[in-house]
Amino acid sequence: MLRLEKLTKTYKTGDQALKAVELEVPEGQVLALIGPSGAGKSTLIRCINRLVEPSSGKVYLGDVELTGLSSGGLRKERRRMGMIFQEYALVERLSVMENVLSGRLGYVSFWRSFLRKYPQSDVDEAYRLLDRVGLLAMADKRADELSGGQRQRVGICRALIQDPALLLVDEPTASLDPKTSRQIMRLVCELCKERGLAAIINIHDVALAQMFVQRVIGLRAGAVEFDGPPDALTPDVLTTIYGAEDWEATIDKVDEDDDDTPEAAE
Ligand SMILES: Nc1ncnc2c1ncn2[C@@H]1O[C@H](COP(=O)(O)OP(=O)(O)OP(=O)(O)O)[C@@H](O)[C@H]1O
Repeated sequence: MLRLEKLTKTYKTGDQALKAVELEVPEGQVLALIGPSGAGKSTLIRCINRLVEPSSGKVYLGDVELTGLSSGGLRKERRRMGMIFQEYALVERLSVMENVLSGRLGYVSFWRSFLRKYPQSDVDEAYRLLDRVGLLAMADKRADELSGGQRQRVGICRALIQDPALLLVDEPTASLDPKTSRQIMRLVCELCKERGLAAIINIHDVALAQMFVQRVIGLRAGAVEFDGPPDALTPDVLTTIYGAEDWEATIDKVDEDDDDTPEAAE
């Protein structure tokens, strides 16, 4: 459902962040994007929905070539791609409900969005989503009254109310403590499964990625260095992606935590 062909990004500074990346993501697949700082993970996620303009190559979402779209066409296609950010990107002074509903802005008319009048069906869906993520009682609170984990749940609802086919998730747990990080990763993965949604999750924590996803892509210096299941991430592979390090500790951590695997959670 998503296909990248020779996707390349060279910033004006001369930094070549992506080097002819080829990637195909089938419907409903959740994958983690790992790699050292500067490998190009954020750039890759942002080139897919063209928040960053690729230098060359093609991005297809289903049959639509996103890289060939005008701004009007792109606006329409962006509805099919929900984005979740590290820093949540909520409007602090607005309520939880209003933040969730802002995910519908791509669908409602200019005047409706200007007056912030959303159809009742959108409001109903927002309540359903807030209930699903355990925030129903918080609907009227201001966003700046929430904890980091609660904010990220609002960010997740805002992405889902778009009714996307693909979630682009950029370091969703980087600002959270380890337990909340695990809860958020579990929630994102469960929601993708419930809704048949594909997702690309840029994540620094290799152990966390291994716990929850079916496929891992390892980026290094703008190129795909690894593409496989989480259990194929051996110390040798991690050294190829990240450079030399004591990886046994990371892998042992996953083994200890194995009652947190999606299978065990079901
Ligand atoms: N706006 C920009 N202008 C110029 N160079 C940039 C810009 N954004 C990123 N880069 C460069 O592109 C390369 C890839 O950066 P990117 O942020 O995509 O990596 P990353 O893997 O997401 O890193 P991190 O894990 O630290 O967030 C780096 O060399 C970075 O310096």
